[in-house]
Amino acid sequence: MGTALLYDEEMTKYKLLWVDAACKIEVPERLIVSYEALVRSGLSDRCISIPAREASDSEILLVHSELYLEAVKKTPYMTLEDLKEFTLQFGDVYFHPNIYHCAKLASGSALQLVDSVMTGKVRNGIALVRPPGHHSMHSAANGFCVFNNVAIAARYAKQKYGVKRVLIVDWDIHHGQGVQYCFEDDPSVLYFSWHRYEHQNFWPNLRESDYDSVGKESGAGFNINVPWNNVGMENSDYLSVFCHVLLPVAYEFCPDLVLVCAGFDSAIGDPEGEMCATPDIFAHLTHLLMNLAGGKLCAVLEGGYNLTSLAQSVCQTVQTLLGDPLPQLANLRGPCKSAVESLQCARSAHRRYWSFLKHATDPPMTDISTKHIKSAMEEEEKTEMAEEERCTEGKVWPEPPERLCPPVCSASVLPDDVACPDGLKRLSSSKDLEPLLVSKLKNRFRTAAVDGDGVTTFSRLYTLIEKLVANEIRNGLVLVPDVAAVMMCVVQDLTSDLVKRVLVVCVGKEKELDYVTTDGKVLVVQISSEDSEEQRSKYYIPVCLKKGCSDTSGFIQAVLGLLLPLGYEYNPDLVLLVRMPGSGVVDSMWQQLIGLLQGFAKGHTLVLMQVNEKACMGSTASALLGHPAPPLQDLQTPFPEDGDALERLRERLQADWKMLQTTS
Ligand SMILES: COCC(O)(O)CCCCCNCCCN
Ligand SMILES: [Zn+2]
Repeated sequence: MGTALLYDEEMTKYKLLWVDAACKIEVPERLIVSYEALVRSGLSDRCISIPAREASDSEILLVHSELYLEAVKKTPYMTLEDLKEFTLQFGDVYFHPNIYHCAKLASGSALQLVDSVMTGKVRNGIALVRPPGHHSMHSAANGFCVFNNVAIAARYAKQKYGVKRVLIVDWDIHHGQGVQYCFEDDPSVLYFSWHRYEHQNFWPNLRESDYDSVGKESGAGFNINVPWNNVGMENSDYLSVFCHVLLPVAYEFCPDLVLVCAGFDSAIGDPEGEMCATPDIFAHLTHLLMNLAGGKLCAVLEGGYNLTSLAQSVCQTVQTLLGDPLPQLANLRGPCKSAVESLQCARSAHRRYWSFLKHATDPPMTDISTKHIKSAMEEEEKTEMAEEERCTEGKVWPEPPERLCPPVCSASVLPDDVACPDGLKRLSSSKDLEPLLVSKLKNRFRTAAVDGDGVTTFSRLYTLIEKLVANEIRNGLVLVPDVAAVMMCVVQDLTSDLVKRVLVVCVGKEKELDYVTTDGKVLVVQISSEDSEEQRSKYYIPVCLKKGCSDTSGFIQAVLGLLLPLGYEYNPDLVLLVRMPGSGVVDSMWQQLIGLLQGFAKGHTLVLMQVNEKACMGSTASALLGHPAPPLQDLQTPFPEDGDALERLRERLQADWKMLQTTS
C-alpha cells in the first residue's frame, strides 16, 4: 500500500497584511518550498495524490464552538481594519480574507488523510497545510492557528471509524496547548508533546505545558509533556525521549491510529526552535512510529520557519513513509544534562500510570516554584555564554545523505529443498570462496555446518553479505542447520573485512556465546531466559527475561529501553539478527523487532534462523519486505524483576553507553 500526499496551492493564498513581528515568519513560501522539494526530489510522484477538501461545519464543531465558527465565518467580508480589530482578541495569529477558506481546506485535508488511511486506500500519508492547527482552542485562534486540524481529525476518526485509541505525537517545537485542552480528560486520545519551554520563559509561557500536566480525571496519564529547558537540543536528545518516554508508553497504549503534529521548527536553523537536530532525525522519528497501529500514520504539517531545514525535513519524513532505507545517524553522544532531567521528570510523573515506566526513578528534588528564579540566573549565564555557542539561524548543516533503494529488497539463502517465501529473491549464484577461507572454516567448524553443502551455504552467505554492504540488497534471510555455528562464522570470518561494526541481536540462548569481542567490531545483545554468568563486557550485553522471550512485555521493554538506544549509539554497518531454536519469541514481537531494527545500518539486516523453524519464514519475510508489524495486543505488566533488572542494567552500562541515561 502507498503513501498519500495532500497539497493544494489554494492554501498558499493568504498572508500577513500588516506589520506584526510575531507573525511575520508564517509565510506562504513555507508550503511552496515544502511541496517543490518533494516534486524536485521525485518523491511527490511516488505518493498517491489525494485532493484537499473543505471541512464541513459539523466537522469543525467536533472541536470548536458555534460562537467561534460563526465569528470566523464573517472574516472573508471584513475590511483590513476589521480584520486587524478581529485579530486583536487572539494571540500571535493574524486573519486574512482568504484564511477561513484555507483553514477549512487545512482541516479537510487532515480528514481526507484519515479517510485514505482508515479505508486502506493507503498505508500512511502526509498533509501539507496552512494555517497550522495545534494552538487553536475551542473558541479561540492562537499561534498562527485557526482550526485545530489534528484534534478535529482525532475526533473524526473516533466518530466515523470507531477508532478506540488515537496517539497524537507532536514534534513541533511549540506546545500544542489546544490539543492538550481538547483531550486532557479523554483516555482514548494520548497526546505527547515536546516543546521549548525554558521554565515557562518561552511562548506560550504556560504553566500547564510542564511535565506535571499529565491529564485530568479519567484522562490522567494520557497527556505527556516533555519541556526543553535549554536550546540546542540534538538528535541524541530527541531519540532518548522517544526510546525512554514516548515509545514504551505508545506500545503499552497500543493505538489504532497515529496522528503526527508534524512541525519542523524543531529542526536545526529554525528561528523559533533554536535547536540543533538535523533534518534526517525526522526520518527516524517517523520510522519509530511506523510499526504502531499496523502502520496507520497520518502526519499533518504544523510549524517550520527555516525554509531550508523545513523542506529537507519534509522530504526525510516522506521518504520514510514511502519505506525507503533510513540514513545512518552518526556521533550520537547521548542526551545532554538538561534533556536527561526533562525525560526523567516526564518518566517519573507518569510512573504511576504506565507499567512500562514503573521503575522510573524520581529526579533529584528541585522545587518547581524556584525554577523561575533558577532560570532567570541561567538566562543571565546564557547571555554571557558566547552567542555562537548556541544554535542560531546562521547555523549550517550538511545536506541529508541520499537514501538509495537497493535494486533487491530481500534475498534468501536456503537449503535447496526449502521453498523461497513470496517476495524474497533466492540467492543462488555463489562465488567460490577463497581456498584459505574454506580451510579456515573447515578447521574451525568440524560440525556438519561445513560439509559439501555447508561450503555452498557459506559461499552464498558471503555473497549475500557482500551484496548487503554494496547496497545491492537491503536485507536477507538465511536458513541453516546450525544457527549457533554459522553465527560464529559470520561474526568471525565473513564480516571481518567487509564491515566495520556488526550489531548481533541474539534472540534466545542455546549455549554460551564463546565469542566476546573487546575491540568493538561486534556488539552482542542477547535476550534470553537465563542470566548469563558470563562476565559482561561493554560489547556483550545479556538481557535476562524471567519468563524468557515468550514474555512479549518484557521483550519489547528491553528492545525499546536498551536495544534501540544502544543500537543508535553503536551505529552498526550490519545487523545480524539470530533466532536461536526454541526461543519462544511471539510472531508479532519478532516482526516488531525486525521492523525496528531497520532503523540501523541503512536497513542491512541479516536474519539467521534454524531450518526447523522455517514455519516463521513467512512472517519474517513480511517484516523484511517492510510490511508493518501487527500490533502487540494486550501487553501484560512486565515482571517487576525484569523491569528492575533492566533499570539496573542501564545504570551499570550508562557510563559506557550514554544513550542509556535516564537518570541525572
Ligand atoms: C501550529 O502552529 C505552528 C507553530 O507551533 O509553529 C506556531 C508557533 C507560534 C509562535 C508564536 N510566537 C511567535 C514569536 C515570534 N518570535
Ligand atoms: Zn511550532
